[in-house]
Amino acid sequence: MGILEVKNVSKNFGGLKALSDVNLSVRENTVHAIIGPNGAGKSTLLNCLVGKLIPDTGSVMFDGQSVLGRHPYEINQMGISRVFQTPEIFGDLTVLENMMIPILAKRDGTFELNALTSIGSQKDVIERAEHMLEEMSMADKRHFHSGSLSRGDKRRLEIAMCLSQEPRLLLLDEPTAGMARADTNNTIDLLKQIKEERDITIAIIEHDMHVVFSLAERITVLAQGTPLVEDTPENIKGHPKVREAYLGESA
Ligand SMILES: Nc1ncnc2c1ncn2[C@@H]1O[C@H](COP(=O)(O)OP(=O)(O)OP(=O)(O)O)[C@@H](O)[C@H]1O
Repeated sequence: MGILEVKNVSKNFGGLKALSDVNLSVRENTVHAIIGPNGAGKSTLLNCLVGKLIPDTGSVMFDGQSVLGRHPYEINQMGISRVFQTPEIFGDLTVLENMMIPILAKRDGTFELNALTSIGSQKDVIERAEHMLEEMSMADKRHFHSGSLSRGDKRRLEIAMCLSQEPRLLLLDEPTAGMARADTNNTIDLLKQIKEERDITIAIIEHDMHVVFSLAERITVLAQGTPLVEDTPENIKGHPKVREAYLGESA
């Protein structure tokens, strides 16, 4: 049984079947990629996992508990953290201040921006934030304005912010979208390092096959809202149905 079990999930938008009877099992401590052509339903599925959408039918279990009907922050507290397609950081704040946000939110159960201005004396929060930046090789950039970081470093900071919440499942929605090759390769190395150093499960949506085949241990291919196949990267690469539906080749 996987740490994440999706069973018979369907989601319609009006007359459009975005997800149709989706089953997905993500094993603990693996990297599981979800791939598929544009409009296949990947983001819709992710949104159903984090409480942004509620499926019309089916179940979503995380570590034996249903996530359905819970608010996104409750699902986050259960141990699921999501990195969005566009980095969700405050560009006007420094790297260190951004890093303190999730640490304060976890400590206080909520976060308000003015918590940052009254934090001067709270050494423990600053220390934890600095420690996390060191682990993520960003300590030398802690006083930089986050808006001035490269796309790769913004992504690195956002992942660091997610990891400070100590999630058991990290969901990544196209983490290398719009990146130059060097930043993409840095992100791949970062995710490999995270996987090696932590007890963490990673589910990743990604269009870039170089990223997928560098990281994934299992791959689910979605097409038109339905899983076509779930298998190892080696088997996926040669699968005739996948080549036809996803890579645009005839079988
Ligand atoms: N909120 C919504 N309202 C109506 N239709 C939607 C909504 N969200 C998604 N859809 C539709 O559902 C289908 C699946 O979309 P989804 O974004 O999940 O696909 P995707 O696989 O993530 O695509 P992409 O790779 O382009 O991001 C598409 O036809 C899309 O237009």
